[in-house]
Amino acid sequence: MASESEKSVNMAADTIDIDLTLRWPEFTLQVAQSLPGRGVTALFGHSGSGKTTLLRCVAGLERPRGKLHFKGQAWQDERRFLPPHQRPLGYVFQDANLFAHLSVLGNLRYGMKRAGRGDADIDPIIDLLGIGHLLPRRPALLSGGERQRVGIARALALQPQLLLMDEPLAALDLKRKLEILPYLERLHNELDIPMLYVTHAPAEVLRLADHVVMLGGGQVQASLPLREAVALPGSPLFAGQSHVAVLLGRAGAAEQGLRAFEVAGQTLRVPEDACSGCEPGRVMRLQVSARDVSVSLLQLPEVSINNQLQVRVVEIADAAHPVNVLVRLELGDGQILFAEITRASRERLELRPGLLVWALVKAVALAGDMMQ
Ligand SMILES: Nc1ncnc2c1ncn2[C@@H]1O[C@H](COP(=O)(O)OP(=O)(O)OP(=O)(O)O)[C@@H](O)[C@H]1O
Repeated sequence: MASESEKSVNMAADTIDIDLTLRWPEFTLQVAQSLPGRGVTALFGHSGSGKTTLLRCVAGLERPRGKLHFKGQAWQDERRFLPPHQRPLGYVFQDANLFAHLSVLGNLRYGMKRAGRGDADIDPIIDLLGIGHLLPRRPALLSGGERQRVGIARALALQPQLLLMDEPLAALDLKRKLEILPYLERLHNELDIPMLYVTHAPAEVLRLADHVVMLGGGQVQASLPLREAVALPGSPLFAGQSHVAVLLGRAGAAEQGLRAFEVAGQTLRVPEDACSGCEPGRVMRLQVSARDVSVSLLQLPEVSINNQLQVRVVEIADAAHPVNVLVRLELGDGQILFAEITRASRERLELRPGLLVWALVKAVALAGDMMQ
């Protein structure tokens, strides 16, 4: 039988255990948190909340007091402090900072040689990020999104055990952001490298994160799985905007251009053309905006909306727009959906907590796989 000390090492083996304090004259970062050692953990918060500082502490670029264990390996404790180059991590910044005088391939090889990995096979990484056709080019001839994909490939070429990403999309315009997000989803879906992903963009959290750490004033305000983070009443993810629910759905068959997803024993149908990679059996995250959900007391047999889910009203709260209310709806397995409807409709339907109703879902957006 395992001893108590062996058990505690095993329990820590798949987590990133942080207990760090960094004091500056005008700011203190104090984080004591155990984070998942798998999937994408978003560090989310306002400007100045300490997101970058926490990432720099994990990288060893700052010298906080305390302990940091990555999957059971001590990167920092009372006795040791591993310098950044001895921590098996890749760091992606807002701007890729590529060497202007080297080609894309030269940039990839340079970092690998310095890390003693000059002979590693990087073809899979080049494929994953779709940069094969860019290898001979100089960085000046790349778009912002392409540069960032090369920056990510350069970090991955070091075969890191942890990937740190500091607002990798922040410097890009919307078009470039949309272009690069699918690549980030591929990293999430196809690589087994945990990521700490700094952002203040809720849309990135919804698409990429499995776990969310909300930072404020240098402290952790909440650390919870994505689905709980979006279901949090008054979630800071949606300050001043319409709520979005993230449902887990298991892909089923496609029929008449619609792919069926099983969600809590019911069916949601999504246009097949939005479903790249939706093989049957795969669990995907489905985003449903509160503005795309209406509420009916009865199931409607003759209506053009494809998706009707039976749900229970949990709570009715103020919505971002004063004319509306936000209705929290629960599916049979505890998953949460939101509907934003007018106060007038709420009164007409006499909605109240506990009532069984039908959620009419007008649109569903699909994002990547979900870690479970
Ligand atoms: N080297 C430093 N010395 C002193 N204070 C610093 C230093 N670096 C950052 N700070 C301060 O620490 C606080 C947190 O900064 P940090 O960059 O971690 O925030 P952030 O959440 O990443 O913000 P943003 O989203 O704007 O990048 C800020 O008040 C900042 O001014």
